[in-house]
Order: sequence, then C-alpha cells, then structure tokens
Amino acid sequence: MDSKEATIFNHLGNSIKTEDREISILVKYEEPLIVLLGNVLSDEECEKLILLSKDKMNRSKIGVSRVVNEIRTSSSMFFQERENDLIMKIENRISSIMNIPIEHGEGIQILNYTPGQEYKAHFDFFSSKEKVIKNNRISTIIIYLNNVESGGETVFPELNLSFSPKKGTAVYFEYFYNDKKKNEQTLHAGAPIVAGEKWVATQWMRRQKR
Ligand SMILES: O=C(O)CCC(=O)C(=O)O
Ligand SMILES: [Fe+2]
Repeated sequence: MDSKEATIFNHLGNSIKTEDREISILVKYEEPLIVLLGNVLSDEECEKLILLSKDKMNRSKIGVSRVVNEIRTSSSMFFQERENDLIMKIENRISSIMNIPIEHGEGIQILNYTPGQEYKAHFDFFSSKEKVIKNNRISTIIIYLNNVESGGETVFPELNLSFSPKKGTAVYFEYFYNDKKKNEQTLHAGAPIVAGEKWVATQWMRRQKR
C-alpha cells in the first residue's frame, strides 16, 4: 500500500471550529482531497453576498469585466481583499478552513449562471506555459450561495463525482501534490443550469503571498 501524500487541509474529525462559526465536514474524497463542507455561510451571508455583487455585475455589464468566453459563460466579479466587514469576516473563515493566510488569495470571486450557462471542464491551476506559474494556485473553495432548481452541479469527470449546489455549503479541493496525476484529477466543471439560476463564491489560493 502506498501512503497518502500530505495535504494542506489538516482538519481532523467532523468539524472545523473557526473564529465565529462551526463548519461541518460532511464528505471526503481522500486523494486528491475533495471535501464537502456544511454550514460554511449562513443564509443571511449568502443573500448579502448576492445582493452586494448583483449591483456590481449590473454596473459592469457594458464594461470589460463582462465575460464573453466559450469556456465560462457565467458573469463574474471580484471583491477587493478586505473590501468590507462582511467580506473580512468571510475571508477569515475561508482562511481557517483552507489553512492558508488570506494574503495568498485572489479576492473572493462571485459567479452567476442563468439557464444554459456553464463552466466547462478546467483546472484551477495554471499550465506550465503561463507566466503566473511562478506563484501558481494550490487550492480552491467553491461556496454555493443559493439552491438551484435544476442542473448546475460541480462535476469532477475524472473521478465520476458530482456535487449539487446547496445554499451555504461548499466544495474544497487542492492540487499541490508532488504526483502530477493527482493534481490533474481535480479537473472540474460547472454543469449547465437547467432551471433557476446559480450563484457561487470562489476563493483560489496561491502558493505564496500575492
Ligand atoms: O460553478 C461551479 O460549480 C464551478 C466553479 C469553478 O470551477 C471555479 O470557480 O473555479
Ligand atoms: Fe474551477
């Protein structure tokens, strides 16, 4: 039996006690490590994040930040690091869960998908051709901000694994293994929305401070 590689996520047992909230560890896929987490955000926090970002996405619709891209058809926006009290509170919580200082993060990204919109299969880390590889991404948390009527699952096609969005829950995974194959098994997609809409908050962590 070969032993498992060390992971960044180091929590034992079935919960993570952060400064202000107890997160539950619901399901673990061991290697590559993929964790389903419950109780990450309260309903109110989810709703506030949607409200705050709705405004900005609307305002930026005619600007360059409106993403027109084959791979990802959703709209998106980033919060500045420490932008307001709510973001600070959530960033601190995310940092405890991911076991990485928030200075390694890229700012919380909000994605909104409407029917037919999707995020095709991709890696969150950059390929060796890209310059940013010097400070590559190492881990991701995707937090679901609402319940989707139908569709919108986060799918890991290499592992035959999929997660249905549920308000306040999150999927965490990391891809900082020595074994390249394990990193590549974190290929994932946001399946097309069939009915309703989907809102997620994503935090990507880098290996070093940004
Ligand atoms: O919307 C999803 O389920 C996936 C989002 C995602 O892959 C990302 O934000 O990197
Ligand atoms: Fe992704």
